[in-house]
Amino acid sequence: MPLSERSLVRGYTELEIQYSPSGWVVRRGAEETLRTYSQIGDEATKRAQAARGSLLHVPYGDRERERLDIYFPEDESEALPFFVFFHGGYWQSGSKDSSAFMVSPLTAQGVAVVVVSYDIAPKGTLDQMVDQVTQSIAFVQKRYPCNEGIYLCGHSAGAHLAAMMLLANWTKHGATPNLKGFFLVSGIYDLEPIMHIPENEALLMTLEDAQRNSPQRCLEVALTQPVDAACPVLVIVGQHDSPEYHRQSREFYQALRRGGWKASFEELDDLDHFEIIWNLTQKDYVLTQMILKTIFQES
Ligand SMILES: Nc1ccccc1C(=O)C[C@H](N)C(=O)O
Repeated sequence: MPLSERSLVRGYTELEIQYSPSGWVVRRGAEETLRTYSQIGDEATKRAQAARGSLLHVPYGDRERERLDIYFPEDESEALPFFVFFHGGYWQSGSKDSSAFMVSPLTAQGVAVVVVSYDIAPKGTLDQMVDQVTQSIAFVQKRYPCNEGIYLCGHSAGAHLAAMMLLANWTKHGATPNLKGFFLVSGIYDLEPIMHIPENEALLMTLEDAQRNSPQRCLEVALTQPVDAACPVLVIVGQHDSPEYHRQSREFYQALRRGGWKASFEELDDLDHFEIIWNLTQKDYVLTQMILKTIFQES
């Protein structure tokens, strides 16, 4: 429920306000923003699916939601960079079917785009989602062993899932992916505050669940150095994300630097939590360009 409606029903806490991204938007109302976000996602996905060169609803596991879509550039060789996207929605909304924002500008430059679905709550638990994401990436590596790098991108809850891959255990999944970069957009890296907002009614996280699945905490206690110290990790937040989202991104960036990762921090000017992703439909958007520069190392 958007913040404005929730406030009519009862009072809300500071944490709820901080963790309601649509309450912080500046150009539209909260509801209109959420509607626009779904609309742009649906339209971009329809356009991408109508174009030639895609493999849709590919199973990466046995469960119903273990499906991904792959969008190829004109050159359908398999020696391509693969950009793998994990959607947001507080681990309880969204799917690959409305999240193919970046397909057109990336495939136009020779990048294959993979958009992944996973078992959102209440069906899936956080542990299951993390496992599914791990499995989806191992699947891409096994299917395209000649890839020129796998780049992970996640938004919001999806950035959390992508960040968990920094320390994933690949042995159980039978392939170590050729990870070449991470784009973590408006993410949550410490899950403890989420236990205290209504979104946890679907997630049912205990303190142990929250700690085990917090990349911030995992990174701080990890003894291992990055597998590939040259792998760039971009931690990105919008100017109009809430102060808590800014804090989460900044602290995660700092933990990455302490852990020896090649991390950078970007605050994108005049963008909210939703525009920061839906603008990826545009080729000259600053984040689209950052992604392409990282993939083609022209920086
Ligand atoms: N982070 C997201 C990413 C994608 C779609 C929705 C969200 C939300 O957070 C919705 C939340 N219920 C809100 O009102 O802001």
